[in-house]
Amino acid sequence: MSSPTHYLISAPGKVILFGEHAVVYGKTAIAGSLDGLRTYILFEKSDDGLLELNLPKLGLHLPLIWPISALPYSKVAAVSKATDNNSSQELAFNEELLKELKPIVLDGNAKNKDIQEINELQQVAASVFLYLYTSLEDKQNSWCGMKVHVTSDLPVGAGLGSSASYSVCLATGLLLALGHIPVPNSNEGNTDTSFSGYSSPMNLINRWAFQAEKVIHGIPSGIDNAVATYGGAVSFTKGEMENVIGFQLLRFLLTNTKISRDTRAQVAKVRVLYDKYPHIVDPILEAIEGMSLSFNEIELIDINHYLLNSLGVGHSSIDRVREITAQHSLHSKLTGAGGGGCVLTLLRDDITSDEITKIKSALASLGFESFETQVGGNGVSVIDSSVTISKQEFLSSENIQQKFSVWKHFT
Ligand SMILES: Nc1ncnc2c1ncn2[C@@H]1O[C@H](COP(=O)(O)OP(=O)(O)OP(=O)(O)O)[C@@H](O)[C@H]1O
Ligand SMILES: C[C@@](O)(CCO)CC(=O)[O-]
Ligand SMILES: [Mg+2]
Repeated sequence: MSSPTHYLISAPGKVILFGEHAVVYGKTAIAGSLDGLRTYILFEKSDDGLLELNLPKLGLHLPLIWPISALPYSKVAAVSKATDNNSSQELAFNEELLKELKPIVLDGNAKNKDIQEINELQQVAASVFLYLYTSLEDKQNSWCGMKVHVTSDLPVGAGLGSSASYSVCLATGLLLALGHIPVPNSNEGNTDTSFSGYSSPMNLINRWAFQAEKVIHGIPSGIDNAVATYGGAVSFTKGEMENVIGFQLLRFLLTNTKISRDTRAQVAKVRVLYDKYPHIVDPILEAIEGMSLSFNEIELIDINHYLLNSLGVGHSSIDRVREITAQHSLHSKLTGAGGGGCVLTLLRDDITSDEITKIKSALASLGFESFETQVGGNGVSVIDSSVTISKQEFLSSENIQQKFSVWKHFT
C-alpha cells in the first residue's frame, strides 16, 4: 500500500462544569467535550523540505514557512529524543528547545518576517507546532515536508479549550505523519476514558498534547487536552479520569462575552495569590473541589462562581450574563480560565424554547453571543488518504465533521 499523503484530524473543545483553576493544584474537576465545536487540521505531504503552517483563524492570511533543515535538532538530542512512549511518566518538557524556537518564528526565516508581522498569539501557535515537529521528527519515517491548514469552530481564547483542541490535532497529525502511531481503523465512537495502556495511540496523543499545552499555558492541569483526546464527560484528578454519568443529559446555554483573555495570564494571577496567601487560597480551592465531588447539586454553580471571583478571575461582563439568566431562575458561572470568555448556564428541564429565545435576545442586545449545547461525544477523530480531500474543499466547508462521514477513532 502506498504511504499516506494527507490526514485530516479533528478534536473537540471542552466545557468545565466545576473545578477550573482548582484542578491546576491537583483538585478534582468535572468537564465534558463539545462534540459540535471542533478544531480541524489538514496535514498534506510535500517533498520540498519545507514546513508550511496556515493559521487563518489567528488572522494570518499568508502561510508561515520554515526549512526543516533549520530546526534546532541538537536541542532535542541533548535532552533525549523524548519518545519514551511506553512509560506512564510525564514527558520531560524541553525548555532549551522552546527558547531556540522563539527566534526562529520571529526572525529565523526572512521570508516570514518580510511578508507579515507576527504577534504574540500567532508566535505561540507557531512555537507549539515547531516544538512538536522538532521533538517528533524521525528521519527514517517522516515526510520530507508538509503543508498544515488549521481551521476551527471554536472561539480562540474564550474558555472552551481552543488551545487544547489545537494541541490534540497537532499532536495526532504529527505522530501519524512522522511515523509514531498507526492510522486507526475503527469507525466506532471513541469516548473511552479508560486509559488503555501507556503505549496506546490515545495515550501518546494526550501526553504530547499536554506538552503543547505547556507551551501555550505554562503549567496546565492536563484536563483540557485529556477531554479533547478522549471525549466524553469526566471527572479529572491529577491526570486520572472517570466517566461521569448524567452530565451528558444536561442542557446548557454557553454565552461568549467576547472579552478576550488568555489562560496563561489567568492561571498566573491565581498562582500569585496562592503563593502570597496559601492558607487562605488553599481552602478556597478545597471548597471548589467539594463542588466537583457533589456535582449533582446544581445550585452550587453560583457558589463556584463566587469562589472563582474571589480568586480574581471574574469579569463585569460575566456578572451581566449572570444577572440576565438569574432573572429566569437559571444558574450561571464562568467556565475555563475566566477573566472574560464564556459563561456556562444550566438550562432547567422545564424551560420553554420561548424563554430561551428571550434570554438569548437579551444577551445579544448587550453584544454577547449565546448558543445551546450538551456535552459528551467523540474525542480525536481522523480521516486518512484513502479519502480524497482537497484543500479548497476543507477550507470552504462550513460543517466539516458532518461533511465527511468517514471519521475513524483510536481505540
Ligand atoms: N484555531 C487555532 N489556530 C491556531 N492556534 C490556536 C487556535 N486555537 C487556539 N490556538 C492557540 O491557543 C491560544 C489560546 O489558548 P487559551 O488557552 O488562552 O484559550 P482557550 O484554550 O480558548 O481557553 P481555556 O484554556 O480557558 O479553555 C492561542 O493563543 C493560540 O496560540
Ligand atoms: C484554568 C484551567 O483550570 C482550565 C482552563 O480551561 C487551567 C488548567 O486546568 O490547565
Ligand atoms: Mg486553553
